[in-house]
Amino acid sequence: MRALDLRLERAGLLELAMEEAGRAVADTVHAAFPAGRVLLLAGSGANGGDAYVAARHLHALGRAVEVRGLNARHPLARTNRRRLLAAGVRTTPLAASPAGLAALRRALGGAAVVVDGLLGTGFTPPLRPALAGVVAAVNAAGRPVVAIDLPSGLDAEMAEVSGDPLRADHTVALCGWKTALLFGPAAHLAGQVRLDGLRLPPGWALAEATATRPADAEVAARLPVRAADAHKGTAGRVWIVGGHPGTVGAPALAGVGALRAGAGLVTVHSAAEVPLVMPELMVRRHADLAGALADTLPDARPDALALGMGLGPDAPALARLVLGWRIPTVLDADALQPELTGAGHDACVWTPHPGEAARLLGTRTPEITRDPLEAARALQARYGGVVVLKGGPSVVAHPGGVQVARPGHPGMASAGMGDTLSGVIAALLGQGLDAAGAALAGVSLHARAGQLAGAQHGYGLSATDVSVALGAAWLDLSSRR
Ligand SMILES: NC(=O)C1=CN([C@@H]2O[C@H](COP(=O)(O)OP(=O)(O)OC[C@H]3O[C@@H](n4cnc5c(N)ncnc54)[C@H](O)[C@@H]3O)[C@@H](O)[C@H]2O)[C@H](O)CC1
Repeated sequence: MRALDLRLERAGLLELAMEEAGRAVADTVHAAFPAGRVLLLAGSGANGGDAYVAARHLHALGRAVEVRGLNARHPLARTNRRRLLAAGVRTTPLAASPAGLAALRRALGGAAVVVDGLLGTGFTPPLRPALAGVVAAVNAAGRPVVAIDLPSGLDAEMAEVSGDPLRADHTVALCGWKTALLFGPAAHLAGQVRLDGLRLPPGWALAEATATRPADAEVAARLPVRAADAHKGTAGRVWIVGGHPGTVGAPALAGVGALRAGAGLVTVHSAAEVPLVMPELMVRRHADLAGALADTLPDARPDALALGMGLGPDAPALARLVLGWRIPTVLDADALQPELTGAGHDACVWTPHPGEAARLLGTRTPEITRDPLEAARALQARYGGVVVLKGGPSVVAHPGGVQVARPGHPGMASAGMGDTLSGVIAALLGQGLDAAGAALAGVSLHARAGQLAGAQHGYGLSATDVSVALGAAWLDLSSRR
């Protein structure tokens, strides 16, 4: 039993929560599939209990329901099966025998929609053979499926899939997001996901949530609003520190990202010759990069900086130097090295992709992609500051919790996107956002720009296309305040 279920039970709220869960599922089914017979499959635990409640609500709405259930073991599943019977709906045993599966296939044939209440968060892989037969029969029937909490056979805490879980068209997630509903191949099996808070007392879900997914309005509220008399000196002076012979495009892309995200003055400092891709950028080449930065600092202290993009082997030493200045800083690419363990401060943002995250945690990339929420949390604990674990969707971990941003566009899987994002986050830091706010608003803006540009360029999307769309993304997002 998960911590939340235990707390609900202790507080005497589990029965109320199950009633709400069943109501939410019935509402979703009735709205998405307003006609035809509803076949509800109930497992032996509380997930099955939710299905019995949903059946009662659907029956009350005048829907034809057929309920097939395993032996109910959870006390509230038994209670709600009895209530269903009292409301005039009989249930049929769900059996995995050849005759039982044949009966299930017939029932599936007559169903307009199937409700999956077989297994929820209590599932521990692998799926036992008896239930695997039931799940296979449902998948083979090709009927629309609404899953309760998560599709049966998915491990709630894992983005990866083992065996052959149930494939749902809709999932009604109860109370909080689960890793399986947010990331990787598991999320693809959940279909359209709707989160229902179950009308629990405020703070309950939040206290146990593994992660939250902020609404657009919440992100938009973090975007800076400028005074009419703003000038380039008040819109944020940003330094981009990167580039090395052979990797000079990366800092240029970060510089463009910073300008397009509203930075007033952007200077690229590099040991190499960085191309002037936008005449509005200032580009400085230094034979001794560390010395030049230290010399420039007293007279031209930036409001924020981003460091590491294409920077090469000197990146960790430069990162240490810069972190000592306590300026809001984004650390990316070559600056993401294990030797910087514990070097972060409150105003710094680390932006690894899964491969870099694996390097930072001394593990392999699949360990990161299997559970991105845990990986982001572990990175934040080890390195300090705020961590953006990049991906579709990106995860932001900060001392106050973990947030999952909206995903961008599949076309964003191309070189240079991370460089642009570093510039965007640095620009927001330079405009006064704190590290957690800049990280969340930055990944959200970048993802929205990716969606807008992706609608035009598809898989041919480039980081430059995304930068160009940043202004429109900002306007779009801020209109949702
Ligand atoms: N958290 C909430 O806000 C609420 C959650 N609700 C629902 O409760 C389930 C979790 O219920 P639980 O009883 O803990 O577990 P399940 O019903 O998911 O499954 C238990 C059941 O499954 C069997 N089982 C486990 N592993 C396997 C396997 N590999 N193969 C076959 N069978 C397996 C196990 O033996 C048990 O019998 C949550 O998802 C929500 O749907 C509340 O109703 C509302 C509040």
